[in-house]
Amino acid sequence: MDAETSSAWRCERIVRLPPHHPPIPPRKIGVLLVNLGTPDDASPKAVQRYLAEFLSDKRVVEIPSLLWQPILRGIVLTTRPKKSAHAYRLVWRDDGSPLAAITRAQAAALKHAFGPDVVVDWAMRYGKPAIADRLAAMQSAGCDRILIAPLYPQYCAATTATANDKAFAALAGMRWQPAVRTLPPYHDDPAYIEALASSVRASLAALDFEPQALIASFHGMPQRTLELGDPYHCHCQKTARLLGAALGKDTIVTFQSRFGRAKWLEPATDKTLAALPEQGIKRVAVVAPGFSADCLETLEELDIRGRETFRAAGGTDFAYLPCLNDSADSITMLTTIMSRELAGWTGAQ
Ligand SMILES: C=CC1=C(C)c2cc3[nH]c(cc4nc(cc5[nH]c(cc1n2)c(C)c5CCC(=O)O)C(CCC(=O)O)=C4C)c(C)c3C=C
Ligand SMILES: [Fe+2]
Ligand SMILES: [Fe+2]
Repeated sequence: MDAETSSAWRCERIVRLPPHHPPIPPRKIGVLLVNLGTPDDASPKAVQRYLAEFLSDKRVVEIPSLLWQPILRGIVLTTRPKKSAHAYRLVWRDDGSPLAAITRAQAAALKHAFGPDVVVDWAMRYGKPAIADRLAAMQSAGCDRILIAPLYPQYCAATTATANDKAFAALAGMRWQPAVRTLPPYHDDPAYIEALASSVRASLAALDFEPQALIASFHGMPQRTLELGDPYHCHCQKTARLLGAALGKDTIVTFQSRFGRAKWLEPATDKTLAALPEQGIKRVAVVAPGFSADCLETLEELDIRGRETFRAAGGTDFAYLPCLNDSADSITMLTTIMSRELAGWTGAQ
């Protein structure tokens, strides 16, 4: 906005508005943290609602609707919710789903990070709080410039792009749109790698055993998405390489959470954990650098089931190292990478 327009804005607030003119709130900047989404509670009904929305997203399941919807409605949504609800119950907290509670805490910790003119809020791609609702609330609070920040370090169409799509779909219904920026992937950002390395170092130092291997487990994706040009696999590999270099340790990269029958990225985390003890690796630590917050996939799949798999295969010591979550290192890192995207907006009111 040029100086003239900007001073016209200021005048609007000083000069009396004509009758029936909508009120003009003071101008603000918004930062909207976005994560995947989670059920409202750990009941099969709530999980079914969540999965129906999530797995109907064409960015997530890239099978033509005519083929996929009958499978989703007839098989997946009649069988999976009960099993997944059981898993959710194992990790559910007093303040709700871990993913929602931690994302909320991240937003709270960032509240004052960018100065008094910046409003920080959070939303979920699926379920609540809805992206459209939070964008509308930001607009009502006077935000005419908004940074949409999908909290995925590694770009993936099934996560980053669909979060942005949803935000743009909300903008499509607005007469007066805010200016919008989106947070780029930060898989190789020195601030992210250093935060991860510092967190892993602290977690390793607190263990009562010395792991023989550090596994970096990322959420899987269908192999086909790599062939179609999704950079996710490369981003994961680069994060792990840089993390290993920062720690002075090799990492074993694996992919978890396989869904459906198609071939997914390999090696699989569960198969690797089952195979390592036979190769003489009986003490491991597992970190999940692709998750900005602990969630079902880390707390249940890795910390509970992964541990069981490893022990059942003859492993003796297993440590799950927590995600960055709302730790001080995480908030410093998020402040660094987001402040960069706010350049030219903040400090130029
Ligand atoms: C971090 C990146 C993620 C990618 C990439 C991703 C892809 C992806 N996921 C599914 C299917 C499921 N994922 C589920 C949970 C889940 N996934 C992520 C992140 C990524 N997913 C998170 C953070 C979570 C946890 C949500 C929570 O509430 O804690 C689930 C639901 C749980 C279950 O029933 O197992 C499914 C299903 C696909 C198909 C996919 C890419 C094609
Ligand atoms: Fe997932
Ligand atoms: Fe899972």
